[in-house]
Amino acid sequence: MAKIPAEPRARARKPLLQLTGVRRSYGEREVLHPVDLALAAGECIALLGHNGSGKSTLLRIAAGRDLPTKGTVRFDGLAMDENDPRIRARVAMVGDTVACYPDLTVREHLLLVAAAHGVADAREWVEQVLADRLLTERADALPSALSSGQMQALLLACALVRPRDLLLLDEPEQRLDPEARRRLAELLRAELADGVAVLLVTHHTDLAREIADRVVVLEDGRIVSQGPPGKVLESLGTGSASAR
Ligand SMILES: Nc1ncnc2c1ncn2[C@@H]1O[C@H](COP(=O)(O)OP(=O)(O)OP(=O)(O)O)[C@@H](O)[C@H]1O
Repeated sequence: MAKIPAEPRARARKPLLQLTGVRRSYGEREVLHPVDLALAAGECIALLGHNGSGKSTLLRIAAGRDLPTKGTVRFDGLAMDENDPRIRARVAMVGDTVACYPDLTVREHLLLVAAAHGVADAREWVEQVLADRLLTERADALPSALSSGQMQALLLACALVRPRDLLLLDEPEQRLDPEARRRLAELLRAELADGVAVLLVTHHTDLAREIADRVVVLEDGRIVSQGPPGKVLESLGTGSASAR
């Protein structure tokens, strides 16, 4: 499906997202040690690591939802701030928490997001995204009636029904069956081909291998390995499937 274009589009190969010396502490405990990361338009980085290694923290900081204790995050040259409308219009995130309105249907959620982002032809787009995510038959369902896979599809659909130049995803493969995972990989390839930058937290090494340009491995809040997926995953000894 063609993506809704954001204005202005980031076309250059210079980093769209740049994290420099990012640290994060909770009290005395440092959960991210200085981390540097640069992501260009049309590029995908897969962030891997054991539970608690700091992946979600890094993703939230990359999205401007959390602030680093030290270091900087820049998006297309701007200081990252999720309240900045210039940034909010171009950054879409599917986080690790389920947040929706209990009294709005699947379709109403998507119409609301599309309207909030000023999408022209919102109704058409919503129907298209519903069809692409196999949600058409559940369009009139309330969140409480959705299966966990359908809920995951709705959260992803909310990110796809609006403009975006940067897509941040926290374990989007969770709760998806193999066919839905295959469709997710297909979707992400299309996003990348459209020039969207993708930062993907995943435990699924096959997904990382399939779509990432680079894999970055975190361990106790430090980058311990990074590079092309084949090389990094081989060095981890993860032939396929998920790594936890
Ligand atoms: N709000 C918080 N207060 C205190 N500690 C926190 C907070 N959020 C995260 N942490 C700690 O920071 C560390 C990194 O957590 P994070 O959720 O980023 O890891 P993760 O790699 O995403 O793990 P998982 O794969 O289980 O989602 C963990 O030890 C976690 O307990």
